[in-house]
Amino acid sequence: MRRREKKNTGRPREDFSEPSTSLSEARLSGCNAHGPTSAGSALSWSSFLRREGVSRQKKKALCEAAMLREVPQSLLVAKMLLFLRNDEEEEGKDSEKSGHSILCFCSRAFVEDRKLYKLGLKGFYVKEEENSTGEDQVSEDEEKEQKHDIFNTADLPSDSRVPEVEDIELDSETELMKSMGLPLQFGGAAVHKTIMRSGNTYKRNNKVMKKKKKKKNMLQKDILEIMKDTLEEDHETEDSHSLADDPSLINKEVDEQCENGEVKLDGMNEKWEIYWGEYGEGLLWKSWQEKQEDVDSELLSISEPWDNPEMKEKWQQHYNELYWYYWEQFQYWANQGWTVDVAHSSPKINKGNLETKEEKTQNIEIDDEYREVPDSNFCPLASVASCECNPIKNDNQCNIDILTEINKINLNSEEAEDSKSETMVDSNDSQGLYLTNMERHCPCDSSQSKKSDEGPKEENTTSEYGCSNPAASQVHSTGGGGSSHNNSDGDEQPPEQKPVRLKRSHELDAEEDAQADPDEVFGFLGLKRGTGQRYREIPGFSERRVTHLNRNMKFKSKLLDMRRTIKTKNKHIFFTEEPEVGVFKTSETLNKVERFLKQVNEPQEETSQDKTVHASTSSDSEEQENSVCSQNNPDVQNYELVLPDSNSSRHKGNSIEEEKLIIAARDCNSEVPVEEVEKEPCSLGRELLPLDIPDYLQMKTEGEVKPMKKKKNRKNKKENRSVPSLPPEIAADPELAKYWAQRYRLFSRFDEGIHLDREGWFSVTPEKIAEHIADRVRQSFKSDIIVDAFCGVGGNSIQFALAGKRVIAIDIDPVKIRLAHNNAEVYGVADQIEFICGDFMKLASSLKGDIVFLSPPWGGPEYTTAEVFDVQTMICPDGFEVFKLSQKITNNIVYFLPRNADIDQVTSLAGPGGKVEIEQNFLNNRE
Ligand SMILES: C[S@@+](CC[C@H](N)C(=O)[O-])C[C@H]1O[C@@H](n2cnc3c(N)ncnc32)[C@H](O)[C@@H]1O
Ligand SMILES: C[n+]1cn([C@@H]2O[C@H](CO)[C@@H](O)[C@H]2O)c2nc(N)[nH]c(=O)c21
Repeated sequence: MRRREKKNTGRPREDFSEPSTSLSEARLSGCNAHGPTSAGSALSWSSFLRREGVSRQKKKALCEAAMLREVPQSLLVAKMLLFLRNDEEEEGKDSEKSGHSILCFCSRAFVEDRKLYKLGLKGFYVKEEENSTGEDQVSEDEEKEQKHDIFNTADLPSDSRVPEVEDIELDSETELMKSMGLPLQFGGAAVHKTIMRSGNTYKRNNKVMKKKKKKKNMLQKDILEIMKDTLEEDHETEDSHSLADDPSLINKEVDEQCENGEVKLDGMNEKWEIYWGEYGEGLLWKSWQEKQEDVDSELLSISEPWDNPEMKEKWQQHYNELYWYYWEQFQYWANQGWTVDVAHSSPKINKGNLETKEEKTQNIEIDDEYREVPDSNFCPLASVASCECNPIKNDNQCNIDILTEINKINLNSEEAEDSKSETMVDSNDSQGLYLTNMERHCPCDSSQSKKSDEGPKEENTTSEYGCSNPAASQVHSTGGGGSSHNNSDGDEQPPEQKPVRLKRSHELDAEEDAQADPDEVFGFLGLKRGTGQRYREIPGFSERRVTHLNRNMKFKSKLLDMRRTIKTKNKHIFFTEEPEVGVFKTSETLNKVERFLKQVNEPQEETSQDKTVHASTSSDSEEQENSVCSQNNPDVQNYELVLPDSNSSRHKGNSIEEEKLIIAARDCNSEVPVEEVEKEPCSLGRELLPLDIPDYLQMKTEGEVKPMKKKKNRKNKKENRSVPSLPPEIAADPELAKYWAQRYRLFSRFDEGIHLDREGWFSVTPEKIAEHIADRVRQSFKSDIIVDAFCGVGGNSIQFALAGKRVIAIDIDPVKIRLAHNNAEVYGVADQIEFICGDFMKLASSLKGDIVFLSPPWGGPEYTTAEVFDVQTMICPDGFEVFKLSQKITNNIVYFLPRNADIDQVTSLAGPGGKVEIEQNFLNNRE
């Protein structure tokens, strides 16, 4: 299989000049050697580099490149110790040692299947080679065409564009940036977002894109350059006595910084203040000008917006936005180990002047981005454009240079906002430092800015910028003289609205990390804690201690709320008593789906039309609105992988078989009417039918269902292709039609004879997710036999088999077993799977296997509407019973659960002294 071939290169790519790898490629290289640790990528790179004896500078550049381009398969975002409530603890015993705690790893994985989605939209399938998974079914020439097409769709509404390969790459890049804790600006997707949202012509978009890219590149460089140069300078000057004779020590230190993301925070507050005091004004003003250019050129005439009653508020907003944007960047690079010498008054000897010619040449050879800058002492932006800012220049001169360079920088508010929200929570991933390392204050405060003489108003506004974000709100209350304490009601708030607990830089030590509020951490991670019964005798947790916290842990957490409002219209379809008449109110989504289905179902149109639901028409504007919303709706599906210390135990040489693996899959935002299905398998939906579909389906169907219009010269090509008939049962069921439109995401080889029943459509694990789970299982367990206790139509079983496992596939429903067998044949793995029709609850005690995979029914649509999913009561049959019976087979259990599963319950499954990994999986996660 091609996908297998791509993996396990085991070595980082030397060529880091490439803009980005696809996420799937990137994630594969990092994890095999070191397992799913957040530091995995840097660690593997660093040890590789050490082995290869790469020079210091190159090593550094490679480290940075690695951080930018490599994503381990599973990123560890947090590690927690949960202490069980018991009497011994009160008697003073060490509960950790006496096995009265559970170690919980929280990780994240990112999975892509956009190409499969594209195939579904096209309505055809091109089998190009044997055993293709569908990833490769879009031919290269077509891909090229499509890339080109992105920019030739000026006449189409922005929503009509199918996400293209370039998007995928750029999104992956952005994702990678985020997951590595890098500012979003460094990624590329935001640029595309601009394009998609604007609906303007390619020319303009392309121009804007290029311009922004250029500016972003420059922006990216500025702080990086400062940090990098000054770090080097620090080494050169401070270490000249102690380290100069021993380059290995320098290397070691650099490595350690790379590996650990160690924080150099001494005096950071002060340095930031100086930095901002020095450059903030210029940055603010220039960015303000550029922003206004986009908005209204007349506004430019307002020379002092901070004094203008009309503009004041905007200015404050702008100030906050910029302040935090730079603050985040500054923080980020500081956390990477870079330091800034901002002591303008006492400039150090310029390292650049001391550097040998060879060193300079070497730098240039490494990468343009890391080129030597003559004076990097403290002229941050100078380095961006090779500004020769000599340290002996006075401040004014320097500022002039800076301002000249600032001219080239644009700060897009959206991007800044993105960055802010994504990097709001920053922490040291190796020492598990706390959320922020600086006490935030309201930047736009009279005490902070000369330009704004009023306190922060944003605190009470719902501005999407600056202080409206949690940290900024906190800042405001502090800066405005209010309390900086945590909001005690934080639990009631969605994670992203919770105030961030602030710490001062001096608080950043490992000891205090344990004080990180686990509730907050859960909140940031989007994990839900409920009050449900814990597994077996576990009474609850008396204490939770965060022992490790990855930066950027908040990444995408806002998407994990299953109950969040999805900005779509007419989510429900109202059917009349006579569905044939088609007089019902429906969503535009349905219209699109219907149009799409008509297109792909032309041969059957006559016969199936009567059964197909008829949608009322809606205006284009509505359509566009939907599409805009859909762009914002993340295509996310998250799961949790609970690998109880599989890596560390592996490192310790523990028996892999002894490990207990629990994958708690966190499902997407879907209302799957399983109960309805059971009661009324072929319902034509004469009652109110929920049309909510998983995010990963929803986004696509709502925003991007017009791929057919693309290019005339491609039309013939398509016409020649045989379009599969829409099965009548699909045509008759609007809900299923949506799933059908995305059938290749469920099974990439759908057209080769895959069959599903209604429940199967709703509950099969999408192929890429199933593949990911299978990969993790393969990596974690050497053992052979896996029991898929609730195999359904075979989504997981097939992938386990493809991953080389022998599978015992069980389902209580004979139809499912038939379908699963059929589908396994399509994938050529039926021989590896033993199908058993029966009740797992009854069969369990007589089964033998090395691993058990649990993907039971989640009990109908409630799982999406409940704040917290009760693992025991909402799963059918009883989720604890299922687990208990599985333990009779093995302790290597992978549990696939919805994302709102009660984490305390999940953790309790590990039992006293146990370890558990909860992995959240994101499918096509994008802004
Ligand atoms: C969510 S589906 C599994 C989907 C599967 N992972 C896939 O990818 O196709 C759950 C399945 O569990 C089956 N099931 C329900 N109760 C069962 C039981 N007691 N024993 C075995 N299977 C059961 C249902 O028939 C259903 O097919
Ligand atoms: C109702 N449902 C959906 N999915 C999963 O969520 C996605 C979106 O609906 C489905 O594609 C499937 O992966 C389910 N998985 C299990 N194990 N059990 C379920 O009842 C179930």
